[in-house]
Amino acid sequence: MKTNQLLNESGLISRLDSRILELDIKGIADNSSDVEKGFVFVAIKGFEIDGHGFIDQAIEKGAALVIGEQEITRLGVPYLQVENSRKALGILARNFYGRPSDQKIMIGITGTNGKTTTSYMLQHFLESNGMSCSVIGTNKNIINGEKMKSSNTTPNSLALHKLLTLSQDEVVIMEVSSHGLAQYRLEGIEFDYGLFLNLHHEHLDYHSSMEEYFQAKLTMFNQMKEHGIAVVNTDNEWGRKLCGILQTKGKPIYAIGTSTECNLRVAKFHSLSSTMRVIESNETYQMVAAMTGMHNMYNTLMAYGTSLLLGIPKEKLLNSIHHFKGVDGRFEITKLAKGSIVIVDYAHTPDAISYCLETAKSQGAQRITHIFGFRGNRDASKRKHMLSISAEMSDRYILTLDDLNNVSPGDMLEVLNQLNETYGNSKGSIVPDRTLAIQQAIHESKEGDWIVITGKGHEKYQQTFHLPTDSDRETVNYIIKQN
Ligand SMILES: CC(=O)N[C@H]1[C@@H](OP(=O)(O)OP(=O)(O)OC[C@H]2O[C@@H](n3ccc(=O)[nH]c3=O)[C@H](O)[C@@H]2O)O[C@H](CO)[C@@H](O)[C@@H]1O[C@H](C)C(=O)N[C@@H](C)C(=O)N[C@H](CCC(=O)O)C(=O)O
Ligand SMILES: Nc1ncnc2c1ncn2[C@@H]1O[C@H](COP(=O)(O)OP(=O)(O)OP(=O)(O)O)[C@@H](O)[C@H]1O
Repeated sequence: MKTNQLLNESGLISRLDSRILELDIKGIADNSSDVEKGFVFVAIKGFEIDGHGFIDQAIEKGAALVIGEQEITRLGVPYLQVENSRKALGILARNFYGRPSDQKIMIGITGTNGKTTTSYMLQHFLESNGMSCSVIGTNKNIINGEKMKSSNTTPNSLALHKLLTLSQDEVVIMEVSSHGLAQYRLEGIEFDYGLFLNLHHEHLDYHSSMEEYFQAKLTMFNQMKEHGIAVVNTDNEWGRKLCGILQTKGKPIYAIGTSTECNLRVAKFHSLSSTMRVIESNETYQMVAAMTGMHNMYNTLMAYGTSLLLGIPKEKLLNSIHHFKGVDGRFEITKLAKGSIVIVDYAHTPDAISYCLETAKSQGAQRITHIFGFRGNRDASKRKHMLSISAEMSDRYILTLDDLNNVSPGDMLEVLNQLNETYGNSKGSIVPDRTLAIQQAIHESKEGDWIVITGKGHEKYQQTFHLPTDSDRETVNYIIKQN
């Protein structure tokens, strides 16, 4: 592709020497090791490394053009200085791959909690009704039915455009993280439907305040196609704030929640059976949530409402809900022979823990043991809230280790002790080895007890523990087999 096509609508062409506009560009790379002859190399100043330090290597490997933010003169190849390399990467990828998001029904799902769950519910509803879906998110990417490992919830713009080009599916459902939005990983993409689930205390190590976190989420709604619709859960203050902003801009909104103004309204939710009475298009009917708990009621409604907007008849959708098999590591239930129940869940925010423990109670838990820890090098400000909620809502909690992310076990133990002293209560104990904490809770459990293990969900352990297992689910199964 010629450079002038590659830089089309980027606002950069006027700054280019006319000889550069005729370069024949063979590909794009943001990592010097991926550069091949005739590629453009985009140098990004990263959080860990500065990509500008790899420009020479990229040229040696055959880069025909280099783009970066620094002022650089006299390179062996043409150089284009831009204000924001991450943004430029997205625009280049969009042009190089021929605007693939224009050819798909693009659905972006954002919010603190529930993105993965809602995306799998939506995939199930659409695929059961004849629409093929690519899914891009935390657990994995699924393109043309093939499962691929994902390294970020939201891939960077280059990887994303490659996935979209590979996809022959009609619909692309993608989880949109605030990191992804803040880092322009969505640049060049436009959405047909933008789903806003909720916003709660999380990632305040990255965003300086909830307002800034919200502003990052808001950018997804500036990237809607002309007739794109925002599907918004208005049962939280940030959802209502988003609606207010979109309304003043005259953007279409499909509101979901308990308020009488909602397009899809929940009139009543029955927690034990996870059933609800909904009002939609002047009709009132019963439906069941695709998974247990009030949080999953919201996720179900978001996926259901979006499917209705896509033209799938209500009767067919209500039938599909019954066949949803759940999501790996999200409120996974194991019933033990002695009558106790173990839940493995991915909750790692105060709000998610609260929903999870509330769901266990609503399902008849007589005594709840909550096992959890805190991730190293992640938002530390949420930890005290997580502990306070557990101390209040569980009958007993066991603090244990979660991913350390380069924090030493000793330092994390000190954190657990300090937090427990300040925010815990007499119901708590600390068992550093995660597998032994689970074993202890299972051994001590009696009929009617629920053991709720949160934080890791589907993920494998980062470190080695006493039992020879590498995930919470495996640990539970191992202990069951040993008994
Ligand atoms: C802190 C952070 O968000 N980092 C993200 C960021 O990395 P970066 O661009 O700063 O990378 P870097 O390693 O400093 O490298 C800078 C540049 O040098 C280049 N380089 C590097 C080495 C080399 O030999 N040659 C070379 O050219 C790299 O290709 C890169 O372009 O951009 C990368 C590409 O998009 C991301 O993969 C990476 O995510 C890291 C792995 C990460 O863990 N991010 C987390 C915080 C995150 O984004 N999480 C959210 C989900 C959050 C949630 O809701 O739970 C997500 O969307 O995944
Ligand atoms: N709508 C919701 N509201 C609040 N909590 C929820 C909601 N849906 C799920 N959760 C809780 O959040 C946990 C993570 O759910 P899920 O993986 O679907 O969210 P996510 O937004 O993809 O998370 P992450 O960004 O951390 O990957 C669940 O295990 C559950 O405890």
